Amino acid sequence: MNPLLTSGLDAHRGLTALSVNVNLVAQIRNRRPLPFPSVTGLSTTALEAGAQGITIHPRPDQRHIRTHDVFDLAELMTKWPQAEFNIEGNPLHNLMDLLRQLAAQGRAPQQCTFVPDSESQPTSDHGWRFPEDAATLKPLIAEAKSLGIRVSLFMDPLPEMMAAVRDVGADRVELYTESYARAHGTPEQAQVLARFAATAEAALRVGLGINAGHDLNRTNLADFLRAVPGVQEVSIGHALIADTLELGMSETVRAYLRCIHAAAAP
Ligand SMILES: CC(=O)[C@@H](O)[C@H](O)COP(=O)(O)O
Ligand SMILES: NCC(=O)COP(=O)(O)O
Repeated sequence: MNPLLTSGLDAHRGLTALSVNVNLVAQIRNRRPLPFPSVTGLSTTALEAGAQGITIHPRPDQRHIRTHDVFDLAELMTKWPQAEFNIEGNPLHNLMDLLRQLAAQGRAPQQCTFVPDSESQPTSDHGWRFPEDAATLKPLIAEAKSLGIRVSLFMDPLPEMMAAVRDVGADRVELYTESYARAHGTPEQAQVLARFAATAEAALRVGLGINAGHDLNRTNLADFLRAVPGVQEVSIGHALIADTLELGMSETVRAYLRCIHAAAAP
């Protein structure tokens, strides 16, 4: 088997690893000055359920993940040595300082994902561009790697850019999958998937590992993984946390009704 297919964060039988993005947990928590839902608590639940990693994207405005979450999660991940901590962000904003501080504490994440978002962007919506971004990225990638952190670059499905990603020193690409998610179930799906597959093949040819993420969900994930070769890791947040709420509603309502019934009992 191609070693790239098994050299991921968890070479668990060559299967794609699932990294749970907990941004939305923090965003719900931040509505009030209360400690729940707990970012570390739900990350623990995800890891106990078999997720191979935790992803966060600490945006500069701290709309969801706050600086203390980064350090709380780094502490938590020391108890999960087989799991991967993946921190996403723009290395020109707050990401490098966080990585430096974590590394100084001996708690560097296993992976960082460089994303070219502006500070106020609602969510990620494009990847890096080459040759334009090469000179900026090269020293930052080298620094992150010198801290012992694997570097992945968030990229649109552009096969012709994979050689440039390798040339700036990145270890992996994260394929930005929103265009696939939008096309899923439409007549465009096959054509869009073919583009992702071609990009993955180009990445594998130049020796890059492959991650993928953005708007993946329970409905579109399997079709993506069947069509795109060598995906070592998917990071999923918005849909997974929404599913957590929806799938947990019945049990939660029953728990509250039990409280009410208990109060009414003689
Ligand atoms: C880099 C990426 O793909 C994003 O999906 C990101 O992690 C999500 O960020 P928000 O949760 O802020 O939308
Ligand atoms: N890198 C993508 C990610 O972490 C989660 O994206 P989404 O599932 O919240 O769209």
